[in-house]
Amino acid sequence: MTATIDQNTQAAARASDVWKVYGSGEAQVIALRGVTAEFEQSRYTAIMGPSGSGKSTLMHCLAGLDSVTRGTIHIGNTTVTGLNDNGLTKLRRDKVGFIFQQFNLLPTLTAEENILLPLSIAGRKPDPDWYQTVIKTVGLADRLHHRPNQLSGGQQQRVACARALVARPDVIFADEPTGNLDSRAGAEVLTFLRDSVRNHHQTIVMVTHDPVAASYADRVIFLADGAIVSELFEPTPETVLDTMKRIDVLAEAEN
Ligand SMILES: Nc1ncnc2c1ncn2[C@@H]1O[C@H](COP(=O)(O)OP(=O)(O)OP(=O)(O)O)[C@@H](O)[C@H]1O
Repeated sequence: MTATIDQNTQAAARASDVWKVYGSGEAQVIALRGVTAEFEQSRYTAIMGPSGSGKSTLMHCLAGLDSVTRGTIHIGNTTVTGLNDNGLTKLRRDKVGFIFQQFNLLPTLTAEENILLPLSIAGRKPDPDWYQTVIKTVGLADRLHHRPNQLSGGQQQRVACARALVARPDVIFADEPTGNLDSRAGAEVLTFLRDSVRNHHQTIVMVTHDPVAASYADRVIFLADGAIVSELFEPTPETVLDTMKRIDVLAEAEN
């Protein structure tokens, strides 16, 4: 199936008939089999599916971190497929933000320096009002001069969220952002991400294994064996879990 959006709404990111094949011959793995999916602006979309179903591959292809074998990727009006290295670097710098499971903060920099690093690399200064809003919302005002090893996991992930948000990218891609956090710290990060969508029109695409994390999203897309097999709007942990339990049946129905 395809997971497209209303024709009158603007897609922040779009995969059109995307195939991704790793290796060749007997070692060949088809990670994505003709995925067509659109991600609406100012919406929070989660991607779920069993291990090995292609979630990270889809996200990496959308974000220009990996190339597609066939098909097209768009971020806003930019056609990502076909960009050269220079174009991809600019896309990642100016249009997308990333949040990873492992936080990926630089240990020698303070929280504030980490937050501002992508902007300083791009030679840009943050909008002062927006910077204050981000710092306040993530609750880091009294931790800005701490280094990552002086912060809890939840605080480190909030620094990573602030780093992604401060540049106001077209899309933030989050790969298991709560995978290394306890449920309380995870809930804080998820609430913060959801608020950034609701209150500040950020667009977020998040890969997760966790039905509770997925329930913070506006919409969930389910992958099985490299294909989209289901989609939920306004998910709850129960409806997400129920769909995950039926995923093999849904995948068979697709074939
Ligand atoms: N670099 C690679 N080389 C070869 N095969 C790969 C590579 N990356 C991923 N794959 C394969 O592609 C398929 C999809 O992998 P992917 O990591 O996208 O799945 P996933 O749904 O994100 O899994 P998980 O939930 O375990 O992280 C898997 O069969 C995986 O083994």
